[in-house]
Amino acid sequence: MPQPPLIRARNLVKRFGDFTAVAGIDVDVRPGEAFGFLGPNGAGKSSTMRMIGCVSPPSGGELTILGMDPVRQGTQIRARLGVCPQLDNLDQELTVRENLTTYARYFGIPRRVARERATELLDFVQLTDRANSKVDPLSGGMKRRLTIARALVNEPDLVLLDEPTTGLDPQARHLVWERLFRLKQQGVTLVLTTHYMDEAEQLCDRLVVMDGGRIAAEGSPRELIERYSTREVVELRFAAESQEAFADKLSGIGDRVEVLPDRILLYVPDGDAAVATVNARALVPASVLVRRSSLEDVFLHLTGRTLVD
Ligand SMILES: Nc1ncnc2c1ncn2[C@@H]1O[C@H](COP(=O)(O)OP(=O)(O)OP(=O)(O)O)[C@@H](O)[C@H]1O
Repeated sequence: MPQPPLIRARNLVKRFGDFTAVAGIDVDVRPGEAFGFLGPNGAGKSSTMRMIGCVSPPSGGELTILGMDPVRQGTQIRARLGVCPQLDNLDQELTVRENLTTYARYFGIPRRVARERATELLDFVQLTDRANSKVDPLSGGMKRRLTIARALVNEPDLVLLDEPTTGLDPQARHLVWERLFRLKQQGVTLVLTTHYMDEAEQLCDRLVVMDGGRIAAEGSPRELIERYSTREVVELRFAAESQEAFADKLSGIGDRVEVLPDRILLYVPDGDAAVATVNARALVPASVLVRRSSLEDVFLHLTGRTLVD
């Protein structure tokens, strides 16, 4: 029999006064999966995460976390959650190690166990050599890794990560991401928001794209790409002030032509065949790139925006 979902939301709503941030979403997160919330700024991802984290009560609909009601059983749920918030809220007064052992005490974890766990977790996030350092001088990547370690102190059943890699340089981002992969391999259930499509495509088993408080699409990265994009995309850049002028000349090639400020995208089943057609029309782009469709293409199609917008 399939296991019950760790998170079950039906018609979940979050309002702030007259404004509806989350407008009735259905979500099921299954044990052991990495589940992603994607969407442009203001889509309602953080509002959803905060309801799941039991720090913001739903305004309507149903929400069950680990089989419990977040309003009545918030304390019990929180004891089994690990939370990595969007902004690091580490204790600056304490050392790296103390941030873990002190946090462990909130969960009633005995001192000896907390010490052992801190040692293991510092090793896991590669901060052992900074164990006795204060938090302030750490780099952004180190602080984020420490926040992740802290979220794991209580051996949570479910780990919530709100934009775990935002604001980090590429190397730091890679290291954080690699640790999340390991957690997933260890069977930890991860729920995360991200603005990085490539990361979501690699890590998430399933995801939802939110826009304007609603779910615009849902599925595995592969399913979403198959459903909302074509097999390949041709990126053409023309050496001209405006790409717009070339769009008409490309019409009819593939399923869809999309004009961006700096390039034109052709959504096609076969990139090489499309390039041959472009050449046959005597159009001479300054650059041509044929690639597989990505989640970013799906996102563009569904929300009409790139994530950096
Ligand atoms: N406490 C609040 N009071 C009023 N409006 C809020 C509050 N929190 C969020 N909002 C509004 O709700 C909408 C959704 O915000 P939310 O933070 O959930 O979006 P998001 O998808 O997480 O975006 P981002 O990627 O910017 O974090 C936004 O328009 C935001 O201004």
